[in-house]
Amino acid sequence: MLPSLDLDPFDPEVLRDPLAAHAELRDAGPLVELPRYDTYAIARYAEVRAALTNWQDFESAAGVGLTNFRTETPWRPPSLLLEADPPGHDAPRTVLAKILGPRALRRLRADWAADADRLVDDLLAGGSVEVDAVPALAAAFPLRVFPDAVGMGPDGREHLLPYGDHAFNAFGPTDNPLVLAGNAAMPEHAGWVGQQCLRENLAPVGFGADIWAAADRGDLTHDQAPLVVRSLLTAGVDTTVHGIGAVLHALAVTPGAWDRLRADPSLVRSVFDEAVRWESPVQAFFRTTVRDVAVGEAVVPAGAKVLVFFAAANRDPRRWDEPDRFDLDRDPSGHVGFGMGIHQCVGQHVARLEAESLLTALLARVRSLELTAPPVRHLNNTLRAWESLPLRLTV
Ligand code: HEM
Ligand SMILES: O=C(O)c1ccc(-n2ccnc2)cc1
Repeated sequence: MLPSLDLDPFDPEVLRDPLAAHAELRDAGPLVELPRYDTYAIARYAEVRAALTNWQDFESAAGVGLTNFRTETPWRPPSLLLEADPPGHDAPRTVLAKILGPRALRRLRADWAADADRLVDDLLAGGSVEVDAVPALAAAFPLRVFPDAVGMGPDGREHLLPYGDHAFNAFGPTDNPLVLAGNAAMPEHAGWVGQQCLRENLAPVGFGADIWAAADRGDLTHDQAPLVVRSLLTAGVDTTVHGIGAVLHALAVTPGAWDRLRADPSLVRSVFDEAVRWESPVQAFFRTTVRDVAVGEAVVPAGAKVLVFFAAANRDPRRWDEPDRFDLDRDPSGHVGFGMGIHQCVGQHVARLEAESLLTALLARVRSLELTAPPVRHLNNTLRAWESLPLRLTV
């Protein structure tokens, strides 16, 4: 008999603190029914990884949110990467993987380090300081470097965070208060984002120009190019803002972590991945079964929506020792915070370089980092995020 839980993973109070729900889902079995949404859920590491690396049976082309594109109309044209499978997925993925790959990012490393130094120097101009690290650091840095790297104009960048927040909410139930609140301004944000994807609004150098150049080479069609730029603008900001928020919070609340990192700055990249495992800024995405498929002893019928929980898998005691501990010395490789398989995050190197740039600038100047008040959650159907992170930075 398939375990069934009357659990609402999108209930705002579950979104505020999902750990108990994730443990309940893992312990109920390899596959669980969620009758509230007429879907299934997979929360254990082994089965999450198996589903993510089996795109043939668990497709993304029917959407990675609750909406089944086979029977309902998406709120916007489907993503050519996130909501596509081979063969359609292949060309856009190959193009973006090259543009956002480690080699391509080498030319940004010096600029982003200098930008991080300037941001931190300005912040610490008066010596030690108490700040809300979300606007002052976690949001400020990505919004300084990423739109420029894309080649966007200077105006309207304030649309990026709310547009992304709404897009990530739209993967969940769209009738909950979280999403309804964002609906009113959405057409304006979406209109502005759509304009930024046009070739004439992008600088001759940058990720945007690289995508259009790929179309000129025939690696993409010219119709696909603006949609691939739209992916960058949807994906590229909220994710890194909340990834950086996660690592700053983890370091602030883990005794001795900041001192350890100051003593050994080479740990900084694995520390960011450990924060992505521990917090999982992107909590879960759906898949849709193409045919009847076995998960553990059970079978998921064809055409079913399955919620694949990256966050629950990243804290599965069947895979991780002391999973709830943020551990600087852990080897976090194999975590599914960036997904796994053909859809694994193509922007992960951008995220790592942003986090590494900012943390390195902070480590050079800040002797200690501690919370000065309880942090406040930002609730979203898909993102695990901080609204506010009051920190004292002591120089
Ligand atoms: C901490 C930051 C980030 C996290 C935690 C994250 C997480 C993820 C995850 C879990 C997936 C897999 C989705 C799936 O399997 O359905 C993914 C895919 C993707 N990510 Fe990210 N992401 C981050 C930052 C970024 C950035 C900065 C960009 C762009 C610059 C980006 C672009 C993408 C794209 C385009 C995909 C779809 C790849 C495909 O389907 O082939 N992500 N990301
Ligand atoms: O193509 C899109 O609209 C789109 C693509 C990727 C993401 N994403 C999720 C996690 N990292 C990136 C979000 C939206």
